[in-house]
Amino acid sequence: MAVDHAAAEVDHLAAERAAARFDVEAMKIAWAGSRHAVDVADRMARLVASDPVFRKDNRTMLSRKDLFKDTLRKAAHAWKRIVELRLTEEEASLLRQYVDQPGYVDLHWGMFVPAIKGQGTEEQQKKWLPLAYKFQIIGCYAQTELGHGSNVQGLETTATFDPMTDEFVIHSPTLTSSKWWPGGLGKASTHAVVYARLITEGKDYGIHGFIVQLRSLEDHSPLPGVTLGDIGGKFGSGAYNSMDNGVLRFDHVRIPRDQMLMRLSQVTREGKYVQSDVPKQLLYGTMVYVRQSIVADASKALSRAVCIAVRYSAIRKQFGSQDGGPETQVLNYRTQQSRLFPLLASAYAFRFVGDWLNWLYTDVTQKLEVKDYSTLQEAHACTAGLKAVTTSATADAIEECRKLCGGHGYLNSSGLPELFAVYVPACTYEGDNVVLLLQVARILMKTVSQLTSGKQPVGTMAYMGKVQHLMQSKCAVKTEAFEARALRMAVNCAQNIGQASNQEEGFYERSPDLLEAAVAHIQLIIVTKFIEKVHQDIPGHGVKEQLQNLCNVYALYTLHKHLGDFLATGSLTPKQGALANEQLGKLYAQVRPNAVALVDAFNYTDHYLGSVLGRYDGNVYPALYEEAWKDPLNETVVPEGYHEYLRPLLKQQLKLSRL
Ligand SMILES: CCCCCCCCCCCCCC(=O)SCCNC(=O)CCNC(=O)[C@H](O)C(C)(C)COP(=O)(O)OP(=O)(O)OC[C@H]1O[C@@H](n2cnc3c(N)ncnc32)[C@H](O)[C@@H]1OP(=O)(O)O
Ligand SMILES: Cc1cc2nc3c(=O)[nH]c(=O)nc-3n(C[C@H](O)[C@H](O)[C@H](O)COP(=O)(O)OP(=O)(O)OC[C@H]3O[C@@H](n4cnc5c(N)ncnc54)[C@H](O)[C@@H]3O)c2cc1C
Repeated sequence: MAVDHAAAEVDHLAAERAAARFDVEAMKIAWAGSRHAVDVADRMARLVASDPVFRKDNRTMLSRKDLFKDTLRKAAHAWKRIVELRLTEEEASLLRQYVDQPGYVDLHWGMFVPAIKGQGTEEQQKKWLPLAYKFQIIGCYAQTELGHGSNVQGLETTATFDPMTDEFVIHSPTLTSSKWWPGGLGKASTHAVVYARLITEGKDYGIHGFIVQLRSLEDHSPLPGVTLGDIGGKFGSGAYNSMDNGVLRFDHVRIPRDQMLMRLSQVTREGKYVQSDVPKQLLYGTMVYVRQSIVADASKALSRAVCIAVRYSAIRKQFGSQDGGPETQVLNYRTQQSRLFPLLASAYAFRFVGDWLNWLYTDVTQKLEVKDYSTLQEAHACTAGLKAVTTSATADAIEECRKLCGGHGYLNSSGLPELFAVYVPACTYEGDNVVLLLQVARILMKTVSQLTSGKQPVGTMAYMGKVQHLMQSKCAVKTEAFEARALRMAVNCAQNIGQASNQEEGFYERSPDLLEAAVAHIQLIIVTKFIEKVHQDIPGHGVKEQLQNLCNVYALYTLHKHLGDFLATGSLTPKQGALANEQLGKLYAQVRPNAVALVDAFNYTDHYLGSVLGRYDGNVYPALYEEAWKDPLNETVVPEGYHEYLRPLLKQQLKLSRL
């Protein structure tokens, strides 16, 4: 008798859920942060999923033009719903997240508004923010140029003050000074915060922010002296192509003096440059804000990929049939577990470190308001380092999840190719990951150099104060080994740099080692924050135990992957390394029966997941089969081009064979 495999697979997920040893509803709260957070996210996700305008299953088949128009339509519809339903800021931001299509609104809310809030005076905020809040203007963040992105101080656009007219003249003096990349600039934005070199009284005062109108509010045409457009198609189908990343050139465009963002410094009516008493690094404040939100996004992207891969691995069976019985679920293979469960643990790890980073950011912001700048460096190091480590790990993990899903993972309908293509630029935007890690390394070297002067490091660097102990001891396999590894790698770098003829040269020569030292420091932070989380009171049957397991998986997997560092620095013995690996295998066995429930706890709708492989009901095969027929190629049985290219070829072959 023929077995209905599809029906059997559906039952399979139900059986997996029944086998879980913890309360999934309570885990949803631990993941989201509170009951309220679960409820509001759930409501917004369902609102989006049930609205046909937000459909996205056909996205990879749309042309660039149609995709962009679809993005405009979704953004307008989302705004309409936000207004109609009088959604709160929290609800509106979740609704945009679940719409899940990159577009100009991300930069408008994510960078344009924060830049004005952070760098504008109160008066400027009063003027510009209400316009932005009501979408009477659309803004973007125009910093990067064709010739310079990482090196912000190297930007070439000029803003020259003209005291005769009380205006700044914004100009792009070279091709390489063309603004290049800003999201939302290409087609949608009416305004931009433009970063340019401020020149007054013949002197160049470096990079400052200016609000510049780009397009007419009447008919959207570019204003005189402004040339702008989209920079072209990007990696992958669908994906980030919904975003109009743009190019922009200025030909002596005049703006009123009061459109310079003047919280950090001012230019007077006479053209005098006046520096406020706030650190000039606050110019980079918007980037710090976005970097911390990118860390929170890393756990979202990673958990989506892992959710797809875990559910599908429970459905998919290969080999191992005994006497005609069922084959083995691929999730039962030890290799599948050793590739997948560390990624599941990383999703939870990034979620909790993201929450902590959000707390740190809020704390720094409150301190800045009372002119306490003591934690600015800590905020920079943590946002830059965590952004780099979590985005690189997530991009690699999404690709690993694709492979974990075998051939079907390569289909667009699996959701994984598009997720990867959308996600991977996170390793580059908002600071190239290598450039950001070198920033962390600089701060580490500064901290090491201050150790001898007796200055006690604080915050996430506090462990370095235990230098005497950590440099000498053998460590047990716990946080101390991570501390010893990070400190010893940093100290080794500092010693090697110290031997160079000058510091800069030494830093340059040792930069590959410095990167690794920075990664070690950041991984220590992630492990520490996960441990702190599981030490909290976490309600719900079995929830704390599951998180403890995942925390151990994350720590031991990181240790296993970087065992070379731990051994080379003498932070662990080879025997301890081997024991850690043994332990890891045992932990995977404990994760196995809970794996499906652990991804259910992310509480994603099928709409948000966007994957036939990751469907909640596990009905994968009928969905894959159905999905294939929707491809435009299947609209006709005989393909277009048959009469032009296939038939003549086949006829010719026929004639040849008759000869
Ligand atoms: C809900 C929201 C959603 C949002 C999502 C939006 C969608 C996302 C879509 C994608 C959107 C993508 C959008 C985009 O992509 S927007 C464009 C993003 N661009 C970048 O990220 C550029 C990266 N480059 C830089 O940040 C600077 O050029 C760096 C830092 C590399 C050098 O810098 P600089 O040339 O100045 O030299 P310096 O290294 O000597 O540093 C000098 C001093 O400053 C300190 N320092 C440096 N930086 C910071 C800082 N940030 N806070 C506090 N302090 C800082 C530093 O420690 C040092 O201190 P000290 O040693 O003197 O004490
Ligand atoms: C999808 C996307 C969206 C974007 N959105 C915006 C936006 O809205 N607004 C905006 O202003 N910008 C935006 N950007 C630009 C983005 O911020 C820059 O691309 C990013 O900061 C990297 O800079 P770069 O392109 O100059 O890279 P480069 O610095 O040219 O990097 C090239 C290589 O050089 C290496 N490198 C550079 N400097 C060093 C160094 N000091 N030491 C060692 N190695 C180094 C890098 O690691 C990298 O491997 C966006 C970019 C992308 C891809």
